[in-house]
Amino acid sequence: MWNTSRIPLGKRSARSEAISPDTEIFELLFWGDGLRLLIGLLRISCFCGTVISEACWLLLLFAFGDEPVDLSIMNALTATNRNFKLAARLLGLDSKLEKSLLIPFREIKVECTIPKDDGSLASYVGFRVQHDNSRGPMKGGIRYHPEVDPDEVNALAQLMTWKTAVANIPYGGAKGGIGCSPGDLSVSELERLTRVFTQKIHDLIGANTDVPAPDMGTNPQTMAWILDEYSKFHGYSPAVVTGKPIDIGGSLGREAATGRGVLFGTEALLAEHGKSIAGQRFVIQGFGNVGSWAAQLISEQGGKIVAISDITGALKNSKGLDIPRLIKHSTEHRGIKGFDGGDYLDPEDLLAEDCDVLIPAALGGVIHRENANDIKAKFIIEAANHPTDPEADEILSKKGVTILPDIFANSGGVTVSYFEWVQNIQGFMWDEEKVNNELKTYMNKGFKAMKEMCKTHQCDLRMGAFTLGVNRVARATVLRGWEA
Ligand SMILES: NC(=O)C1=CN([C@@H]2O[C@H](COP(=O)(O)OP(=O)(O)OC[C@H]3O[C@@H](n4cnc5c(N)ncnc54)[C@H](OP(=O)(O)O)[C@@H]3O)[C@@H](O)[C@H]2O)C=CC1
Ligand SMILES: O=C(O)CCC(=O)C(=O)O
Repeated sequence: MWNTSRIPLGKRSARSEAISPDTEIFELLFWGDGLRLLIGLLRISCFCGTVISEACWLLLLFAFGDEPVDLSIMNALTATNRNFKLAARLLGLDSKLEKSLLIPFREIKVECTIPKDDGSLASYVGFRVQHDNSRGPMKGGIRYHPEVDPDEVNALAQLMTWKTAVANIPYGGAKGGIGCSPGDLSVSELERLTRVFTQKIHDLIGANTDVPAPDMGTNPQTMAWILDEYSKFHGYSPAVVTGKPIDIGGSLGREAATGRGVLFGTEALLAEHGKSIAGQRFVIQGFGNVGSWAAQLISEQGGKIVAISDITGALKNSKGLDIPRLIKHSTEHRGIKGFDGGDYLDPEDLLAEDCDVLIPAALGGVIHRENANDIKAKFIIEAANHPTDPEADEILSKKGVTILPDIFANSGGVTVSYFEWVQNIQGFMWDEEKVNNELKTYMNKGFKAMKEMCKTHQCDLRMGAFTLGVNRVARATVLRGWEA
């Protein structure tokens, strides 16, 4: 068993101080990947022959460990693993513990076959990846989207583990998804699909095991169906899901929570730079739950939303878009297209639009090496999960752009999910003011703790958040008794 004194309690461990970075690289490459090192060196001598490329190859091997190096734009899992490994090395984590923290607890894949409204049968693949439960029940959303794939769900589950630890709430991490286009399914088809998915995973979720919530393409109604289906097997259990409708145990403030957390996180970051929301120009990608609430709350504080996009298109207005009117239009027309209060903008150009603060609030992987140089914002607030890949991180850092990382920036949603779960267990409903005040306290504490890690490890905010989350999970793992 590992001695807990070997796990750094918010500081660089004695082990990492005793071993120079060079020794760690040598140890990793020679003992962990000796063959790979040999092949790598041979390839370099044959094809490159320069000292610089040799160093680059070694660095890539170091960064990706035992994964094949893929020089195309990184997928979500490769990128997330890379960030985790960098954090593990900053913390000086034991290499076996590091490996064990990366491996998911359980990966579930199910076929969900449903009758469509026209009488035909359709089959969809559903996933639930349960990454880690050392700090408590696993927690994370369920996504309905055509691009849902096992690697992405895996990455998102892992991010949930670090996110709940950064937020310091007593959960582990999980994520689920079904590969489907929710917009192309009728309400009754969506209900059937959700119920079949729940039937297939009901034994593996639960208030003390794994607690799903909404993500892209799902909403409180989806959670209500899961609750109902789950309760047929296990008795009435409101705490099995969060993000429910208020009438059946949802929390006041949960719907706005991710957007409100984005507001609080942005306020904290801007304050550090002597700025406030008022007067800053914002560009937001995505106008669903997170994007629309972030836009509304930011504009209420005097922030100017100068451009916005959703799947139907993009709009700009240098004087600031009228957000309440845009929300009304989007609800009535199922998208922002056709809104008369802004000018047409090519969605491809949105991220490069001139602004102070850019908020990606839709899909992952949207900021990469091909477009990072075009970004004009000074601050990026990652409301979406993993919107920025590691190559873009590096480019943006050189440009002086400050990124508030996803595992802190969008943690308001899961934090209020925690408050919902607590209310369900207590059987007592909080008022909205209490929810919002508690959320602000958690976000401010998370920001302070992340900054402390930046100071300790001389790193950027992403590594500050990763070292904070990974360190807390590693401590819990070791405290519970981890056998090598
Ligand atoms: N909901 C939550 O509590 C949390 C969500 N997140 C993350 O925030 C992000 C958004 O989630 P959420 O708001 O819940 O999802 P929603 O499904 O409510 O909204 C997603 C929005 O993004 C739009 N969109 C989809 N593809 C594109 C595109 N290529 N360009 C521009 N817009 C696009 C969608 O348009 P359309 O609807 O027309 O397809 C929709 O407006 C995700 O990354 C999610 O993981 C993170 C933490 C918590
Ligand atoms: O509210 C939750 O439990 C999870 C939200 C989520 O999926 C996320 O933070 O990415």
